[in-house]
Amino acid sequence: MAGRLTRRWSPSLLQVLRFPVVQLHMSRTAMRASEKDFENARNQLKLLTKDPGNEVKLKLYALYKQATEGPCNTPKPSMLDFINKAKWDAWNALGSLPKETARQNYVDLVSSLSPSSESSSQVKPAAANEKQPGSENIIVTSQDGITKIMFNRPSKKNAITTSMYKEIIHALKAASTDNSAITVFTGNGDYYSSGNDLTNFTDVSPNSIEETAKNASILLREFVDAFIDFPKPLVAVINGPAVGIVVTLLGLFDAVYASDKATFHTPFSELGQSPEGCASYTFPKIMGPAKAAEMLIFGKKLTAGEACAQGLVTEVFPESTFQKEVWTRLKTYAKLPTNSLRISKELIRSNEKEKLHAVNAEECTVLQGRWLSEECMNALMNFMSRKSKL
Ligand SMILES: CCCCCC/C=C/C(=O)SCCNC(=O)CCNC(=O)[C@H](O)C(C)(C)COP(=O)(O)OP(=O)(O)OC[C@H]1O[C@@H](n2cnc3c(N)ncnc32)[C@H](O)[C@@H]1OP(=O)(O)O
Repeated sequence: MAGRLTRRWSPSLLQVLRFPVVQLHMSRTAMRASEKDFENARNQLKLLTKDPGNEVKLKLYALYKQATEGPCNTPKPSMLDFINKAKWDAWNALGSLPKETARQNYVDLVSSLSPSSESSSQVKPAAANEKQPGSENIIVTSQDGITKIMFNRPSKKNAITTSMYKEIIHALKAASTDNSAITVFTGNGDYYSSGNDLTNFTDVSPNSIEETAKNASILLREFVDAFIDFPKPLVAVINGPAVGIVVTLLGLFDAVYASDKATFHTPFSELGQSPEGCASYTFPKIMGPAKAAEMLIFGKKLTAGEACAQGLVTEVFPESTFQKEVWTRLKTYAKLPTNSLRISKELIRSNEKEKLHAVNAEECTVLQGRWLSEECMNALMNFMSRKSKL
């Protein structure tokens, strides 16, 4: 089948994609591709000198169709019509991925194929054991069908800086179209992550506080949207304590494996803030409103065992065997048929997507107001003065 695809690709898909020859001028940092970025990406494909291979071509085809026509809307070709069946399968596997996301993924994928791409923000389809470029605070690798995104700032308990949010968005977009079957988040060192880097808000001049809060709210919304829309199974390997946003996001993960030394803490009230990551919706659904309130309103810290009993964590492992057991299991899962994994996830999650986007938007608006509140500013000052007394 691969041979047939190679022979037939050029005329059939070039027709579908209709490339004119135009030079690309696109912003690689734009997180939502405009129509123009999309058009430019289509043009850029024409300039490729190297055949990207059938798998990538099928992804491009599927993303193009999804971006322009929406979910697959044609009858399934017969089993013997190999090429059209492969194209149909690729398109159909995108399920109800929003057109806008498909457009962005298409732009990212084309961008990753360009020889002239800037290495610092380039997104590449993951190859075996390939380390993705970017800062060292987020390490993205791909091996055995698993793309691993690791928080790598152990001296700061893996606190997430503004640039790390952006890199994670980029890494998720790349992982959504790479060759891996599943995507896994984990932390390097003794913490999974201590959540938002509180200095994101302290290095700000007084006359730009409002603008900083607005920008942070936009970034947060985009960050959480990337998790809501992520099409492949998303797994968290919680190697140690988790605080704030990395906990709230767990409601958007498909499996959460924790070491028995992990803890789960969302001290939003203490910080003069409010929940994000869609937790105001997912946590009451997962654990019931009373337990969700204890965590999200009163900031009760849970042990891994408690988080598992409440349904936030899938399974807890003894620290001594945690890494070995979890990665062995994940490697087995990653060998399952990729399209089937995506489609099952889509079935489980798609009904909720619209609601989750609305919850995310609302939480970000509320948080933007909280960041400007006296309660929040006092909490940040307390954190900074605690540091200065050490
Ligand atoms: C685009 C913006 C989006 C915003 C989204 C909204 C997100 C909200 C949240 O995530 S709320 C949660 C925020 N996190 C916290 O409140 C945790 C703050 N940190 C701590 O309470 C403690 O550091 C600790 C309990 C995590 C660990 O304590 P300890 O074991 O005593 O270690 P240290 O405190 O000495 O930490 C070592 C080193 O790391 C620095 N650090 C740790 N966490 C953070 C952090 N979240 N932000 C900034 N810096 C952090 C800590 O200051 C130490 O640095 P130093 O060695 O002093 O330079």
